[in-house]
Amino acid sequence: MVLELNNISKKYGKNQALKHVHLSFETGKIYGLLGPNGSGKSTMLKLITGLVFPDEGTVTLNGEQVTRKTIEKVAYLTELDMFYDAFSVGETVEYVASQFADFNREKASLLLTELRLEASQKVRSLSKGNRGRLKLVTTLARDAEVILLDEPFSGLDPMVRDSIVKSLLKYIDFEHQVLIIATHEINEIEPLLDEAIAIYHGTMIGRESVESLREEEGQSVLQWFKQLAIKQEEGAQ
Ligand SMILES: Nc1ncnc2c1ncn2[C@@H]1O[C@H](COP(=O)(O)OP(=O)(O)OP(=O)(O)O)[C@@H](O)[C@H]1O
Repeated sequence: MVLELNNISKKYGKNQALKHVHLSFETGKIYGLLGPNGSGKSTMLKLITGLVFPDEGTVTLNGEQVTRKTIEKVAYLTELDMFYDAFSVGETVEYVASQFADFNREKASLLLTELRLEASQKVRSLSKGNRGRLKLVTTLARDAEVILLDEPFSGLDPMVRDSIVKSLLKYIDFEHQVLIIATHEINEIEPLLDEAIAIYHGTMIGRESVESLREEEGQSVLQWFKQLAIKQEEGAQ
């Protein structure tokens, strides 16, 4: 699997969300799209799903330009959740399974157990943390080549974060899948990442292997990001 963003620009009205972004992703890695609020991370994920189209440039998955149908091949955890309150957890899983040919019910059942969710619980009675877990179950249970997570930790306590990190590593099949996580919580995500991609005011300002940052530069991802952002600000003056 090769996913490429070629010279992508995207505006919402006068608001330039992304400017000339070139990026590529390959199977078997965990990428972090890192940047402050409003830097363009969610827009990038939406472009990959084909839910949003670029004004300039192309997004290709295995050499083919993405379309609205690409969402069938991409598992996407959004910041919002679209669950029906009247459904139970089990009904929610069944509903998502009916929507996607690549949904793996066996994986979903293992994930429910791992994340301590009961099939009979009503969605309306779930805590915020458990709603977050359910979103993760319905996303990770898909055997999709591309898995996109938008702020998967937002609003969740450290215990929930830990269980999420564990299930990410256990249930992603790195022979066939790539994981792209967009977040502004750089420290929380650092231990998971193979590659860090720094996004700032709609441009990619850096990309680095997390291992080489640590071992060669002795830097945390957050330190690296801050230095890049400062350089960017100085350049703009
Ligand atoms: N539907 C929209 N209409 C107008 N402007 C938008 C829309 N979606 C995003 N934007 C703007 O585009 C820019 C990038 O937003 P985006 O949501 O991609 O950033 P982000 O890095 O994901 O931020 P956050 O972490 O807050 O979600 C922001 O200035 C935002 O206000």
